[in-house]
Formats: sequence, C-alpha cells, structure tokens
Amino acid sequence: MSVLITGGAGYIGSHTVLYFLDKGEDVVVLDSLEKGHKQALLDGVTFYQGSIHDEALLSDIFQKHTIEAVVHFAASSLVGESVEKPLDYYENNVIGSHTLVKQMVKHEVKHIVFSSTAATYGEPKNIPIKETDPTIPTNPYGETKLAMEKMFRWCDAAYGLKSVCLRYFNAAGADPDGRIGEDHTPESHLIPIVLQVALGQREQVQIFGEDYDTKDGSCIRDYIHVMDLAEAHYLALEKLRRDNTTSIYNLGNGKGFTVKEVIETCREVTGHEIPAVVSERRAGDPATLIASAEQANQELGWQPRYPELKTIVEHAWKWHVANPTGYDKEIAVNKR
Ligand SMILES: NC(=O)c1ccc[n+]([C@@H]2O[C@H](COP(=O)([O-])OP(=O)(O)OC[C@H]3O[C@@H](n4cnc5c(N)ncnc54)[C@H](O)[C@@H]3O)[C@@H](O)[C@H]2O)c1
Ligand SMILES: O=c1ccn([C@@H]2O[C@H](COP(=O)(O)OP(=O)(O)O[C@H]3O[C@H](CO)[C@H](O)[C@H](O)[C@H]3O)[C@@H](O)[C@H]2O)c(=O)[nH]1
Repeated sequence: MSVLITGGAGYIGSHTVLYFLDKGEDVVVLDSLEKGHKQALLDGVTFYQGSIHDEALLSDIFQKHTIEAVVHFAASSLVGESVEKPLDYYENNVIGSHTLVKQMVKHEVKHIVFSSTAATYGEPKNIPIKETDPTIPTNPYGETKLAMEKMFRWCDAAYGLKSVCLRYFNAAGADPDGRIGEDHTPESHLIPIVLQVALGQREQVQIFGEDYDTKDGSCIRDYIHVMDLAEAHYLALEKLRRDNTTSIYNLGNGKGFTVKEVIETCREVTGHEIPAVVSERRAGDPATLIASAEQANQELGWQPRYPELKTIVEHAWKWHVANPTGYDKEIAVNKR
C-alpha cells in the first residue's frame, strides 16, 4: 500500500516525504515541478512529474500503485498573487483538487490529508484562533482552500471520503540534518528573506508596516517548524486509519513573534547585522495570527518537537549556508 503525495517536491511536501520514508511508508510523489525541486526528493522515492489536472496520469498512478491515501500539498499559495490572479488560483487549487478527488472517488481511495491554511480565517475575531472561529478569508488563496475544505465535507457525506484538513500557520525551518530546505522563487516568506540578507544576497529586509496594534507595531505570526508539520501529516494519516473520520486542525505553536523579533532572532543566530527598513503595510496582512493547536494536541497526539523560534531559524540557516543559491545550482542528489 502506498501514499500518494501531491506537491511532494515542494517545501513542506518534501519534508513530509522525508518523514514518511523515515516511518517506513511507501511513498509515490506527483509534482509538476513548477515550484518544486527534483533534488528535494531523496533516492528511492517513486516520482511522477505531472499535474493534478492530468486525469489520464492520475488514473494511471491509481491503477499502477495501490494507493491507500493521498496527502495533498499541490497548490498555488502566494497571497498577493492570488489577489491579482484569482482565476489562476481557482483553477489550480479548486479545479485541480476537484480533478484529483474525482479520480480518488473513481478508484475508491477513501482518505485524504489536505494542506489548508490560517488564511481561511481572514481577520481573526479571537486570539489564539480556534478551529470553530469564523472563516472569512480576505484573499482568493484562503477562499480556494476553504472551498476545498467544504468540498471534502460534502464528499464525505456522499462518497464516504474521509479527510483531515490541516490549517498551517507560518511554516519555517528545514530538516534538522540539513538534507533539504526551503527554496521558493520568488521568495516571499519572511525568514528565508531575512537569511538571504544575512548571506549578502539582499541589501536589507523590508518590515511591512510598523503601525499595527502589536507590541512593536509589526505583524505577529505563529512560526511552526516544517518537520513538526510533517509529523502532523503522519499523525493525521494514522488517525484516518484508526478512526476513519473527517476533521480539521490548526497547526501552530500557539506563540506569536513580531516581524522585528524574527529579524532579531535571525541576527542572533547568524551573527550578521541584517539591515532592516520599515516600508508600507502589505495588502491583506492581518495584524496577529496565533493558533490554538489544542485540538491537534489532544486528538492527533501532536506535540511540536521544535517549538523555539531560535531552533527553527538555526535549522533554516544551516540549510541556507550549505546551499546559498538553493537547490538548482548547489545541491547534488541527496543521499539518505
Ligand atoms: N508555506 C506556508 O507557510 C504555508 C502555510 C499554509 C498552507 N500552506 C500550503 O501548504 C502547501 C505546500 O506549501 P509550500 O510552501 O510547500 O509550497 P511549494 O510551492 O513549495 O509546494 C507546492 C508544490 O506543489 C507543486 N504544484 C503546484 N501546482 C501543481 C499541480 N497543478 N500539479 C502538481 N504539482 C503542483 C509545486 O511544483 C510545488 O512543488 C500548499 O498547499 C500551501 O497552500 C503553506
Ligand atoms: O519581506 C517581508 C516578508 C514578510 N514580512 C511580514 O512577515 C510576516 C510573515 O509573512 P510571510 O510572507 O512569511 O507569511 P504570511 O503570514 O504572509 O503567509 C503564510 O501564512 C499564511 C497563513 O497565515 C498562508 O498560509 C501563506 O501561504 C503562508 O505563506 C507578515 O506579517 C509579513 O507582512 C515582512 O515584513 N517583510
């Protein structure tokens, strides 16, 4: 029995593949490589380069392998881009997932673990945010993820497809052993951008707004280690196998850090000065996003192993120092 991991060559997907392999799972990866990296896949992974839109390819994969469950990362996930190109986001995230799920139903695959996001909440009513809080997305990206969550609920009622939707807060860090890391082009996430400044690849980091209602005026986010996310996917799959029920969980540390605190931690870890300038707010950024992950703690038995921001930055820094230009130019094929 195999687990199909879509988007498995991307940042969070590749770390999850690593975790699943370490757990002895048989993994099949489908990724278009539009954003992902072949080099992020270690030896021994069965890999198909292609799209979740490709029905024939999906059908082929479901016929060739005995797929027990799907872990579905493949998506477009830039908030700003989604505002400019909503139709692209509906196409890749909603229509793409619809095509995938249709094939799952056809081939009687009954379990899916889905990458959802804190962006489903929009501007939060309460901090920390609970799964039962209102979901009113402020951008098309969050809206498409919420649409998928709802589709899964109806698919449970109609076809018995059981899903676990994981609403991640801010993924960060890298494999502690330095085998793989984060390489997005263009990079939009705070921590890798700050580390690129430390590496001398950018002159400075921009702080998007310092007039928010927070302790130092910059936005607060809940940063969660990518390997802790990977583990949560495994625990979600185990829960599906055990209980066969549909559910939704927040994944975060329950602790928030301002943009300025993140930059300061990066200065401590790297020993570099890291110039920062304050610029305009970025459209669509809520002031504060902090997860209540109590439900995942209790029902999945999930406890983050690397909750400290310093550790998260240290692991990211280790990979960036070893791979200053990311995968394409520096890294050879990884060996487990
Ligand atoms: N990074 C975060 O902080 C964060 C937070 C919340 C949710 N998420 C979600 O987690 C998932 C993974 O995020 P990531 O940061 O690893 O992104 P990523 O871009 O690194 O990974 C996504 C992968 O999916 C692949 N892909 C995209 N469209 C595809 C398609 N149509 N067919 C096949 N492959 C396709 C890309 O090539 C890429 O390898 C996404 O669904 C994202 O929305 C990410
Ligand atoms: O150069 C930068 C980049 C980011 N930021 C700030 O740093 C914080 C974190 O920004 P990221 O871009 O790293 O992450 P986001 O919080 O915007 O988004 C992440 O979390 C979201 C859920 O909250 C979505 O799921 C999304 O996919 C995921 O990337 C934000 O306040 C942002 O304004 C800066 O100040 N300067």
